[in-house]
Amino acid sequence: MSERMMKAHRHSGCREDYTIHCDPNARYRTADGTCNNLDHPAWGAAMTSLARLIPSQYGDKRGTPRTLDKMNCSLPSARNISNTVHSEVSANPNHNGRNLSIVAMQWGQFLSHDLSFSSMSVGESLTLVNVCRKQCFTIEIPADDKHFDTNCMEMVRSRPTSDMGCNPDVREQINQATSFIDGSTVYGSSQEHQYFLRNHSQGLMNTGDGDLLPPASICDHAHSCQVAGDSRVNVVPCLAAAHLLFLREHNRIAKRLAELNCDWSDEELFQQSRKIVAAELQHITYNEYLPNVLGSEIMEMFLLTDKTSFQYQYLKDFLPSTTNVFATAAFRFGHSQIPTKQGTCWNESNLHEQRIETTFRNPSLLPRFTCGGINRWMLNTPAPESDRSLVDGVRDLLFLKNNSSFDLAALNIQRGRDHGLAPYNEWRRWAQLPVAKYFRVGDQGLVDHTQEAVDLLVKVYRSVDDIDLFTGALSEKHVTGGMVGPTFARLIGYQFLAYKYGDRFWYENKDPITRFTEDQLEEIKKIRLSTIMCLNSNSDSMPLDVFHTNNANWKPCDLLPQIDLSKWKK
Ligand code: HEM
Ligand SMILES: [Ca+2]
Repeated sequence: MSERMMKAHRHSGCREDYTIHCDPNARYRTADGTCNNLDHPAWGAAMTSLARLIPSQYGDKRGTPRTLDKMNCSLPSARNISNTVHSEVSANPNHNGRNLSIVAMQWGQFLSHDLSFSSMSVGESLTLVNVCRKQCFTIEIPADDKHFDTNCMEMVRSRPTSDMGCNPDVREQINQATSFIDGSTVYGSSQEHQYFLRNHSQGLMNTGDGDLLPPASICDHAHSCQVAGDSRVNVVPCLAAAHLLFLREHNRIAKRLAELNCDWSDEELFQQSRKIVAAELQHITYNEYLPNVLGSEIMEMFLLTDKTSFQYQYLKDFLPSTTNVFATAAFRFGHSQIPTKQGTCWNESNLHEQRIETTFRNPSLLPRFTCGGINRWMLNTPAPESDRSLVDGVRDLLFLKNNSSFDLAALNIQRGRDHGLAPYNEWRRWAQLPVAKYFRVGDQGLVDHTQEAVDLLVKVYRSVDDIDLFTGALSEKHVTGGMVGPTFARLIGYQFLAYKYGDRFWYENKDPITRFTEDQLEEIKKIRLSTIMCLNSNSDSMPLDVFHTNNANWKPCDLLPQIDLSKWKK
């Protein structure tokens, strides 16, 4: 990684201004990610700002949204762009050329919630719309819109760090989650929340009746009905199933460790189980998920995991924080893989599917959508192609309630402008890829686009320099073997490099205080997502590779690769 990139990356908000005391001999991560970096205790911690790779471009120099194009005219409306570029074009949205399953999409969302939480969820923000109108950044709806008959869609601006008493010269957004891949979706991103989620006996996490996620105290169609480490758990049933899977995995591990080590305290059992779960999340992400997203070229450059020994070297100068561009544009590529439906499948002859718009934050589905049923449905169902189009269920009908709804593509574009994200060409420059001068596919044009995509972009943008990053990069042709084009591939590749080399508690680290033993690490490197699904969702068998459909190779759970926890016997 070049010096240029490492330097540009330094910006971690003002949390370092507070005095954070670290114990250099602590064996486990803190709940909020502080003290991961002992020289900079706030790096990567929750409630610090998203990092910038290149300077922001707001309307003014300080932080008003980007609203004007290069000619000083209004930028096209985000909904207009969404209608023109991101509408559901494919005759069969449930199709991708590589047999990727819904599990691949779902891992992306679950993982993204471990890494960032900056924007306000629409449900939360609606109540705020009336309270603080000046914080709204409304999306204009074109008069000829095929779906909406109102003229605007409300969006509340993301919280700036000045809310926390920080006074940066330029507006920055807060990340409420820990940046590290540490299972903050399961354990929360603060000490208080973690305390609340723990059972405080035998290292266990709280569960609800029937070994489900614990219920929330208020529960109706507008409120969260289940509690987890991340409050977005109830968005769709498939996401809740992922949360439940890792909650059960934690308790499964804690129970086994308690059998092996009679004298371990609740704290020791909890922390060791949490450490193993975080290691599983990291291992699955870098070995099963990312190769499918980035293709072999970028993986081989930086990110491949060494199969056996301790090759890993922690880089203490590498800021691990989630970058603004990653959270606001690049890792939102997965929105184009969201399916039209959610489903559950009790057995081969008993399948239930319903349209996704009927499932957002819908507690009445809980009894029907069991964890095992959802997992079987996800791994048997192909995900839509990761391309420029989003299905109507989220592009017209996101968070449908009382005839009101949102457009996820438009929110992504508007969010980019809210965060002062520089436009597409600036990111091409950062990525050291050719910058476009003209709307054409050839020389000095949009060289990573098809003619069809260029034709759509030119319909909405006056200049190639105005193209919003989400729209420009999502409509690129994919890198070989990947789910994204070269611009997103480099941004995502760089971010996962930071999560790996900037994490002192990375699962392959060699520090005698925080590492696993070599025997233990060898066990962790056997893990596959299929094993975790099989062991925790009342299934008898699973295919080894759950990220693809049409998988003939189903195996009984005990023949899938297992972690031998006896290596943790003291
Ligand atoms: C059922 C599927 C999904 C739904 C309904 C959904 C919905 C949303 C919504 C409403 C937002 C906030 C939008 C805003 O106001 O700015 C959001 C943010 C985001 N989504 Fe998704 N999403 C889904 C799946 C995914 C997937 C598959 C990925 C990645 C592979 C992903 C990555 C992200 C990221 C990175 C953010 C920004 C998070 C933050 O920093 O606040 N999402 N999503
Ligand atoms: Ca995290």
